[in-house]
Amino acid sequence: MLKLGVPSKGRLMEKTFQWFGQRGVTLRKSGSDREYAGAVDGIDGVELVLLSAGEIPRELAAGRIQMGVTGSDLVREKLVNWEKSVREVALMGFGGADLIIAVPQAWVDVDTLDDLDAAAAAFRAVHGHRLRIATKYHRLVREFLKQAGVADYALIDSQGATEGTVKNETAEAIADITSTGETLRANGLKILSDGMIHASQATLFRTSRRDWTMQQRATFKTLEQLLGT
Ligand SMILES: Nc1ncnc2c1ncn2[C@@H]1O[C@H](COP(=O)(O)OP(=O)(O)OP(=O)(O)O)[C@@H](O)[C@H]1O
Ligand SMILES: O=P(O)(O)OC[C@H]1O[C@H](OP(=O)(O)OP(=O)(O)O)[C@H](O)[C@@H]1O
Repeated sequence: MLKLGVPSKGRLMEKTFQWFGQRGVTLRKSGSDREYAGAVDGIDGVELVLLSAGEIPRELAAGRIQMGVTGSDLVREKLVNWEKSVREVALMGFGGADLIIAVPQAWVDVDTLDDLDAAAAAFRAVHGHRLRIATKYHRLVREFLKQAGVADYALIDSQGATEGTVKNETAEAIADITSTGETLRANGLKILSDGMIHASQATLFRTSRRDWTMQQRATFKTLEQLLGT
């Protein structure tokens, strides 16, 4: 079987089901609502595997699934040299969200990464410790700030409610996903004008591994034709 990994819940799952359905491949949950079992109609040889969106990159890289849908941000965050481990098959046009760096609105002199760099140096001189940036996107944030020449900061791990860390005084700035911007505004934060790290969207990937069976290759070709990719 050709294993296709799809997010097991929420917006990404529903929109993925729709996207495939519009192309003649019906994906559905089988069993009870809470059971993570799936079924595929419209093509033979494809097995649906319901997984956490965050785990799909690793499963693709390891070759435990041959194809998978997840956010382009998660693939870049979870995989070192992601282009070597997976290939993009299709940008799916939903699940759009921007990974950005934001600081308190009250920091009127800080609007760019250069300003943040200057603020970080000043912060350290005054407070005796580095300016803290809360995020769950450690790899992407480190790479981005390195390229921007910002070095005087500390990353604080935050796995959720990241925008709250500034009010809670566990961080001075954040790097997180935003779509409507509501959460940032509600927490008194503003995006740096050059603080866009990655514009993410749901993407269909395939593993780069070449250890596919003949049957899996044939199924992949049929699926590509159906999906128009
Ligand atoms: N408004 C949004 N908030 C958070 N993630 C969003 C939003 N819009 C799109 N996404 C995307 O959804 C994906 C995250 O989905 P989800 O939260 O289901 O994954 P997860 O962290 O693996 O979840 P879990 O581990 O709880 O199963 C990311 O690719 C992210 O960019
Ligand atoms: O720009 P907005 O439309 O306000 O959306 C962005 C918010 O949504 C996500 O959080 P989610 O609700 O998934 O919870 P989390 O904080 O646990 O990740 C994301 O982490 C932001 O906090």
